[in-house]
Amino acid sequence: MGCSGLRLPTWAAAAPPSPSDWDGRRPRPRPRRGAPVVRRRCSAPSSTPTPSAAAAPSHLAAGGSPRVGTAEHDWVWDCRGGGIGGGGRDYAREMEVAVRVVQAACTLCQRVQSSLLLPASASGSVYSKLDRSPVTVADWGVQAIVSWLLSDCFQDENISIVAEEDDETLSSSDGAALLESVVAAVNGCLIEAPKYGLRSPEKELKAHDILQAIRRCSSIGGPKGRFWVLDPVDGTLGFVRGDQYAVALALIEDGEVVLGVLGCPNYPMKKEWLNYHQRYYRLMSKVSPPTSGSWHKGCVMYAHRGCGQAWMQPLVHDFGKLDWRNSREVRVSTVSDPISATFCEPVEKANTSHSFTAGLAHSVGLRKQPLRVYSMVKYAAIARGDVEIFMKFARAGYKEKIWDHAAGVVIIREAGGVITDAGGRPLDFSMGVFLEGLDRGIIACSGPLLHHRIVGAVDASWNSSTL
Ligand SMILES: Nc1ncnc2c1ncn2[C@@H]1O[C@H](COP(=O)(O)O)[C@@H](OP(=O)(O)O)[C@H]1O
Ligand SMILES: [Mg+2]
Repeated sequence: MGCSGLRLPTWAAAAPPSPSDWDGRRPRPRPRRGAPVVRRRCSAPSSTPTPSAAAAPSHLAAGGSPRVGTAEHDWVWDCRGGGIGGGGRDYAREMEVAVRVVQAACTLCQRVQSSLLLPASASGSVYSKLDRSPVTVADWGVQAIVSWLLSDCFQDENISIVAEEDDETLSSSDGAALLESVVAAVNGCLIEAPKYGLRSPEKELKAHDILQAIRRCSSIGGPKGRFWVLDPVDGTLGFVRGDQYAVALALIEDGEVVLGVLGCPNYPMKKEWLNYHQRYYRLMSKVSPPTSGSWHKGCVMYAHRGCGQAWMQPLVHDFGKLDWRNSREVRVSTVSDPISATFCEPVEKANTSHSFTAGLAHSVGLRKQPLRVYSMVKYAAIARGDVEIFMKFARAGYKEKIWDHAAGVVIIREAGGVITDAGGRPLDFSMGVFLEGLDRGIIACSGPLLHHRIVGAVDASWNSSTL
């Protein structure tokens, strides 16, 4: 979508705290539930030390297949080779690539978000799209990085990507300076690709490479075949306000979401922090800085269809490296009594009816204040068991887009939750870029009991609502 060069005010007040690490806890050993055997096609360079099977995370070394290495080693994982979709449907290779790519993309976002705090730096500018929603260097930068890295990893395969941004603005004569900022941001990030186990380009990417990568994201989805779906910066308003946002990447196969990865760079490890604006978080972090060795914030969540598990690993910070041993399983909350349940919803009342959800909350007996959070971080909060319910009722006529939901849907489901439209039907990702046929709104819950009550409450109150 085109945009004007209008610079909006930036709201964020201070730089995020210095990076901190995961607290060293290991994933809980857990019997696997019928997970398929992973047949790995990737190979490590010959200098790779033989990995210890004990160090391998169970979610990627399913069925006893040894991983070919762990990310604390200095080599770059060779993710190329092998045909997409061939040799079974375990999605392990695709998931591994997707997690690494999202980690890299989150780094770019964090840098741009920090630069938004600087006075008038080029990469810190916020532009306005024709629909007046904000867009930044990060939106195009993430799209270019993800497209370039996916194509590099799946070289012989025809990668299809559906994503939010196009190259129109960057290709226009007014977009030259902006394009330059995107090129710099992308190269600055791709040079560090080895720390995520990915390959850097042999030479710095030029403007035309970036435009080409962005143009590659022009798939329009549909009912057949495979395509990736990317929301480069979901919750852009949260992003420009220095608050929550997500990088969301999913894989759709024959209309079904089969894999999802959600990068949530500002997601605090303590759920209580979710109640506060990021500014408060930054302030408190200064007063009481995170101790070294504690995983303070930022994570990547991921799951693939049918594995019955969802996972979370810490964001790779400046001096760190991706290490799969830091992944741990996430699970939805076990709370099913509405009195103890918390619901979450969009911050912006333009995006959902806060009054309708307040009425629903009252009628099903929810007593806690709603948690208002930007972006698909709300889906991550359900999967991690921090909240029990998500509700969104957009104004009549608004059509939900697949990139705003795909990654979160599969993560919630695999973590044990339920997500449907307000009529109780699954969301339909097979009809192009929109969730066609969506009945009234979206309801996600940690379990079927709460879900059933909310769907019933919607039916009971819909006709008297003004929606
Ligand atoms: N009028 C509207 N009603 C409902 N959703 C809207 C909307 N306008 C934008 N959105 C979507 O809501 C997403 C933000 O979600 P949330 O409100 O939960 O933070 C936006 O994602 P982007 O920020 O990626 O554009 C956008 O896709
Ligand atoms: Mg979005």
